[in-house]
Amino acid sequence: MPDPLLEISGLVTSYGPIEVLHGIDLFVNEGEIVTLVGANGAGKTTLMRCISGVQPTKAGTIRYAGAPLARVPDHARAGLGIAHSPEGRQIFGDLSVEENLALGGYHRTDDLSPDMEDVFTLFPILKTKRHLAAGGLSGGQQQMLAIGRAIMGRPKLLLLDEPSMGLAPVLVDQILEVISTLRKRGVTLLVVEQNAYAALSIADRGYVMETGKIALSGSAGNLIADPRVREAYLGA
Ligand SMILES: Nc1ncnc2c1ncn2[C@@H]1O[C@H](COP(=O)(O)OP(=O)(O)OP(=O)(O)O)[C@@H](O)[C@H]1O
Repeated sequence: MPDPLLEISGLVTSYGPIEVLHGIDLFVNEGEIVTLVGANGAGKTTLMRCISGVQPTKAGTIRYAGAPLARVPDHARAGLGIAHSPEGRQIFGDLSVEENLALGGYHRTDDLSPDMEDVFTLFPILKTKRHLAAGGLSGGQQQMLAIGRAIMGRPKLLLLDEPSMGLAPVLVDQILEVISTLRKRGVTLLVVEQNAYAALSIADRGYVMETGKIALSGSAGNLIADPRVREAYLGA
């Protein structure tokens, strides 16, 4: 069995004096889609932020491609192939769609235009708005732009935080399809989703977080069938 692409053990982090992750163990194998579900405030976003390096950790280790990330600053993690599409989109409203996409490839020195065309193939609506200010896009289009920007870095590991938040069902389906397409291309994905059923349906495995800890983990099929998950997160 090869080493996981991402391996987290005993991870602890705090906001000021308040500890919010209390020893997280999690792994993601190369080529997998792994979904992280949990109630608001469980710590999912904080965990993603620790992996991308914007949130410092207090204890534990994060290993990526077999090496510890502790001494790798956040901007250098992109260069290693880790891309993060954060919760709340965080696009630059005054910049054009194209300029936002170009920022996703800032650490690359090669030609970005084939990747930009690729994003436009995945999300055709963005092509029609490529020269417009991103602040004028609808919520769903901004979400596509945030994912597109992350793809521009040619990630090996893509961290998607709430990619379907606030989207109409038809757009949710489109986002899920793009996630599956990316996996077929060899991208490994860790996805945080409130829409737990949809996210588990396309995932290989999942983790359930509760108040800063992993409460359950397993194959996506087993989690979907688990009465505790069904009751708490799948509305059953
Ligand atoms: N910048 C911050 N400063 C202080 N506390 C924070 C900060 N961000 C998050 N928290 C707290 O850390 C805990 C975990 O929050 P986090 O956003 O990681 O959870 P989450 O599972 O992603 O929830 P949500 O789906 O609501 O984003 C919560 O108690 C939250 O109030």
